[in-house]
Amino acid sequence: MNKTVLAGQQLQCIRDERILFDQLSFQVHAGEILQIEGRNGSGKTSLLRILCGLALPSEGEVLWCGQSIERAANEFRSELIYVGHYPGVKADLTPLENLAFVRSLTAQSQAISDEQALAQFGLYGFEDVPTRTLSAGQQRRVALARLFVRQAQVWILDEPFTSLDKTAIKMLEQLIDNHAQSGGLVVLTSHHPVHCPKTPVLTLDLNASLG
Ligand SMILES: Nc1ncnc2c1ncn2[C@@H]1O[C@H](COP(=O)(O)OP(=O)(O)OP(=O)(O)O)[C@@H](O)[C@H]1O
Repeated sequence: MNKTVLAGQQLQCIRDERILFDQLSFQVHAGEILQIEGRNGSGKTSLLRILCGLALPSEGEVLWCGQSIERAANEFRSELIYVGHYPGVKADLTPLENLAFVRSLTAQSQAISDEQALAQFGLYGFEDVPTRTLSAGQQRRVALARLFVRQAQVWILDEPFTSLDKTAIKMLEQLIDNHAQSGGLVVLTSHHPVHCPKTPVLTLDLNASLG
């Protein structure tokens, strides 16, 4: 039986006295991709932040392999990469320095070098410039290069395709697909369909959760 699972249990989120979602339960297993859908303001980012442990639900809990993510905090965080809605890169550092920072925080690095990780995302030649001088799409690529550098089973990605061109979108879809195929687990938001040829993309519609 596949026991590696991230689960939301009876989750409720209230913002400004508005219930965004209520009694929301779902599971994501190793090898699965879950796309959270919903209109602007429906609570997708709020849900991802709750799943990462960056925000608390008003009710319910998030479980990692059967344990609450507070109780299993160390195990869960060591298996988690979160790429938020904003790239989350340090603007005054270069792309190489940003990746070195990520690597310094992790015990489980990938064998790939930082230069190779950046080159994979089309940033060859941009390794040593301040990240703030890069375009929006290039800054997003620096943030996503983390996926090559850190080894983590759980990827939580908030609108990762924003600002990316067609080539980078295809590459990221491939990367997500490969991650799932090798036993990873991905939860993401996107306003567009996500095409992963080898892995079915499951969906959870937040608009439907309130009926
Ligand atoms: N910290 C906060 N304090 C007050 N309201 C908040 C907070 N965070 C989010 N909200 C509100 O909660 C609602 C949902 O926000 P959220 O960012 O989760 O939506 P979303 O589905 O990701 O939207 P989008 O598709 O536009 O990115 C919004 O109306 C937002 O204003």
